[in-house]
Amino acid sequence: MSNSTLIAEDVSVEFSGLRALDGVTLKLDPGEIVGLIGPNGSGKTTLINAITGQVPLAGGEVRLGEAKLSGLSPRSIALKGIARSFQIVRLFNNLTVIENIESAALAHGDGLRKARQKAAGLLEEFGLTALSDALAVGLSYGDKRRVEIARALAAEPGFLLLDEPAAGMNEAETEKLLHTLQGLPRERGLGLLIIDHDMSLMMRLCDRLHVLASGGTIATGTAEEVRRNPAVIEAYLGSEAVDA
Ligand SMILES: Nc1ncnc2c1ncn2[C@@H]1O[C@H](COP(=O)(O)OP(=O)(O)OP(=O)(O)O)[C@@H](O)[C@H]1O
Repeated sequence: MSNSTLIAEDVSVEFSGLRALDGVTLKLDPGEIVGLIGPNGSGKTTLINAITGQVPLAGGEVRLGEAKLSGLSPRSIALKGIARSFQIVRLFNNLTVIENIESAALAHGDGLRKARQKAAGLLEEFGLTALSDALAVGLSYGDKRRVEIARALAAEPGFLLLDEPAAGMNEAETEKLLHTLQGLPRERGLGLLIIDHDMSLMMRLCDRLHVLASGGTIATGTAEEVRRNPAVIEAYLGSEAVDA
């Protein structure tokens, strides 16, 4: 775990001339939950990709405290304690739930015994113990998502970046996810950055929201501040959100 702040400073990303991100600065402290919101195509996933080294920067830099992360490989950045999930769940379908988590612990460098203990602990924490020996392929969508987050936590990251963890979940699954995620920063000192379009989830979960539109930051603040911000209402929320 790290006591340092994760900082994406003045970050720009280009795809064949298209500026997907234009000078975005975002800070994430250990123990806080920040929501990254904005319309489709506003650059949210690209910002996570920029932080985790999946896309090169056209400008700016990403740091963990004083240490520069931009320019390092995704694997090196992961080894510095930055874990992520993807929009499309990535699990080993033909391994069981516990094997999926154990394999992440082994990849992190744990021995077999420690990996088993860690996996069992995470299953309990996530209410997945009854599914321990089920094959990942047969899980419900919500359970797959939770196994993916448990896998990410097996690497004991200081920061966890989640790309639309509630997408495709029903209401009950989303509530379960909310409770799981709410506890993580407190219990682990983890900094959490979450992209999701479920505004009810985001407003209840996040300490702060960061709003992107067309590759730039249009607002940051508490859920209350952001949902009354005229630029955010116009670009993303619509006027109904203010009365909700
Ligand atoms: N690998 C890529 N190659 C070319 N263009 C890309 C690539 N990745 C993203 N883009 C473009 O960059 C812009 C930002 O995309 P991004 O996926 O970051 O948006 P987003 O805010 O995450 O959207 P959504 O809410 O739909 O997931 C879009 O115009 C997208 O088409």
